[in-house]
Amino acid sequence: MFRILVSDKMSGDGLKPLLDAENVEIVQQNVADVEEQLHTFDALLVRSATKVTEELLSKMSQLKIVGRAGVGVDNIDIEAATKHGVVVINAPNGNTISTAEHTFAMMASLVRHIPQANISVKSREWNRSAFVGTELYGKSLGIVGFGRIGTEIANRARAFGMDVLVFDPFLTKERAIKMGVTVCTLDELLQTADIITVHTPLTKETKGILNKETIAKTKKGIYLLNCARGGIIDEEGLIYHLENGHIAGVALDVFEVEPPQSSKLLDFEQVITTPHLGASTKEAQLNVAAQVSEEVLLFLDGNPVTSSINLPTLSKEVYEKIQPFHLLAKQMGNIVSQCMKEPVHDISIDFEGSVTDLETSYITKSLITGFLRPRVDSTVNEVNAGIIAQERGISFGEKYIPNNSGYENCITVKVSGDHSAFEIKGTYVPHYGQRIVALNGFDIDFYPVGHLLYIQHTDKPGVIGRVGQILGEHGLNIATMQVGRKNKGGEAIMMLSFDKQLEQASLNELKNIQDIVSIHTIEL
Ligand SMILES: NC(=O)C1=CN([C@@H]2O[C@H](COP(=O)(O)OP(=O)(O)OC[C@H]3O[C@@H](n4cnc5c(N)ncnc54)[C@H](O)[C@@H]3O)[C@@H](O)[C@H]2O)C=CC1
Ligand SMILES: O=C(O)C(=O)COP(=O)(O)O
Repeated sequence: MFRILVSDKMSGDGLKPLLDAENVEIVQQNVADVEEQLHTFDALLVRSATKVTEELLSKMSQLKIVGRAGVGVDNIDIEAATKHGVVVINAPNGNTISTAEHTFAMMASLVRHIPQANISVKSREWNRSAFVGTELYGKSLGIVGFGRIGTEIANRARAFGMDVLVFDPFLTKERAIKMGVTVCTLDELLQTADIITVHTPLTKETKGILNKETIAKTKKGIYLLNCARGGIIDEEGLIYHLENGHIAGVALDVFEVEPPQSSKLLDFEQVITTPHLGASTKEAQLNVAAQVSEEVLLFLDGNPVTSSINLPTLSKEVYEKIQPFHLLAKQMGNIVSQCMKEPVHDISIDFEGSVTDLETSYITKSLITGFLRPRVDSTVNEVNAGIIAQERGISFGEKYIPNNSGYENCITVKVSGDHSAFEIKGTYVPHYGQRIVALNGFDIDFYPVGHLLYIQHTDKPGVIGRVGQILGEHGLNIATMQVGRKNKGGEAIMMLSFDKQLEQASLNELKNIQDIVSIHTIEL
């Protein structure tokens, strides 16, 4: 008998597969109310309210799977779950339409002051001139994050006669053309849009993506919406620009702290709110609860799951052999992703030598995972990387080539975008570790971990010395350094590693050195 704790409110109809199952006992109670029994549950089903922390996971010693009946998993400590061997699954598309519709309802309410007008009429007022609105027709809508929900919003915006601008570092030109939207940089979007709505996950990169400085770049009278996650629009920045009259209106479904009882934002007339209702429709709740219920049942019965966020589905034995290449490939993907500054539409992976005896499709997935992580979020893993790449219009393929690199095993990766390409070679040497042995045709040898700095420069006396001098002046200790060149006096590269992350000031100075062509920081 499996015990399942459902700790947030979920659709009874959606939970039917679990309620009907003979080998399952369901407890529908808040985590805090079953403190004494936590160690007895095999599965935990949550929405956004329950925080699945390291502490909770430590108490749930029997736990095998966490099912998130929704999309965002920022309330779940994925790293801790993985460490505890707990699979995390979500329901990625069950609430897409509901959230897109809610965002659109908020947008229309915002520009026509519907919530404020409603309060006024119910106070027995009839003040028509106080609520003169703005048409959506002909306005520019800036969408930050063009995934499932962003895409549905663009479809609806076009039907309203709006121009759609999109910023998503991950979006290829082909997909943008297909979807009829204009791709732009964040700055272009900020300067051009009349209304901006965010639809990214909450990650290191997206936290505060709209803040005091970036909001200052928007048009005076801008309308802003956040129906994704509290914190993507920095609340202090919002308050600052509401107070100085730059922002015309804000619609918020989500907050940095929920419920936002003490938030000053609630005091502004031009801020309209809902209590995290994006996914709160009968349809979405039925979809997401049914999706996770079915997956959890399958998993507990020993079947593989399809929407796992953290764990690969390999036997322990096979996994141990693949592990060194899995790490190498992931880091190679990560390096290339950080060095390529434009959308990528093709990734080709060549395997040679002994690595071809292994399950290379899994290594390829690790590489794609490493590539996607800096561009999407931590929910990408070996299980879902292929599908996500496909969804984003990135094709990838692997092939085996004759072993003539000189290494016992070698992986070569080439990624291509519209204007540039990047190539990297790596190998694994038992007892020595993972090594990157070539970058864009330059021979080199470095261990792909930590804080790295990749410099392309001209092979001239003094360049290396000047780099060392500037870093020294900034108190930065070079941990390791490798150089490579093709011809004397021609193009050359350096790869340096540090004990801590480099600050912008030191990078700016390095960029000014004559004969330095480009600089990339790489965080692994
Ligand atoms: N208010 C609510 O009740 C709901 C909120 N959500 C939130 O909406 C978010 C988006 O959901 P989906 O569209 O289903 O996810 P998705 O994964 O399909 O799309 C997210 C998009 O954000 C993009 N992105 C990632 N980092 C970015 C960056 N730094 N700058 C710009 N774009 C970036 C990705 O490339 C991707 O296209 C979820 O992560 C969740 O937090 C989702 C459902 C309901
Ligand atoms: O699916 C998501 O990411 C949501 O934010 C929905 O949250 P909820 O399940 O309604 O608490």
